[in-house]
Amino acid sequence: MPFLVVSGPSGVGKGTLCKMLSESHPRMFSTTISHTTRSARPGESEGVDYFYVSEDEFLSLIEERGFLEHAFFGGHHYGTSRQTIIDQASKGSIVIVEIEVEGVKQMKADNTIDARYVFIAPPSLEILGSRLRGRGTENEENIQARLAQSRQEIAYAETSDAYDKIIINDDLQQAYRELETFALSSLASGSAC
Ligand SMILES: Nc1nc2c(ncn2[C@@H]2O[C@H](COP(=O)(O)OP(=O)(O)O)[C@@H](O)[C@H]2O)c(=O)[nH]1
Ligand SMILES: Nc1ncnc2c1ncn2[C@@H]1O[C@H](COP(=O)(O)OP(=O)(O)O)[C@@H](O)[C@H]1O
Repeated sequence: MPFLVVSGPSGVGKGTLCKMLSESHPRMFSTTISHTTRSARPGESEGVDYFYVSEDEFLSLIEERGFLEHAFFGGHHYGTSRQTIIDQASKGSIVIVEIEVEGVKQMKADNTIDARYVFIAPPSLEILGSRLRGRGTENEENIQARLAQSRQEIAYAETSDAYDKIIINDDLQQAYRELETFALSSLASGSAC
């Protein structure tokens, strides 16, 4: 089963772009629903945006080898369960996984995984900051921590050969076209659209 792994700084537009892709091609792409120990934001719901679990539940799932990959980000655990992959693979032939960089490294270390890796970059850190503020989901302390993390993620994307494609999300429609073209050309041969 092929995966489209989409990574990039918090607030860069990963969620927006992945939603556009799965809504434009619903039989081709489906998106995993991660587990997290962070609380739901207003407007988010259980089993749609995330499965919200306690720290103990998350650690038990790690012990049971329930995760394909998992990481600690901004004071919380996040992980892609093996079960969500099975569930989503039955809905779309290509499974989109939207994760931060430690998860990317774990997936790349497993050479049984058939995946293409895309990094979504911001036009600048200033614009990234204004998107995070505009989204209105994080307090200023969280925004600063995410921006600091972003610098490392961008440096890793630029200096490693981890990613098959880097897309700058400046104009949303342009970035979407680049993502769609890359995903269709590299993964979709023979899949239903
Ligand atoms: N490794 C990993 N990262 C995840 C997973 N789910 C979400 N993330 C990443 O965790 C980071 C924080 O996610 P979130 O709290 O939803 O903030 P947001 O990306 O700013 O909306 C983002 O970089 C997500 O891509 C997961 O299952 N595994
Ligand atoms: N190209 C863009 N131009 C302007 N705003 C954008 C663009 N892409 C995304 N956004 C906005 O930026 C914010 C963060 O996007 P989101 O998809 O939540 O990012 P991520 O999933 O990477 O954290 C949202 O309010 C979204 O509407």
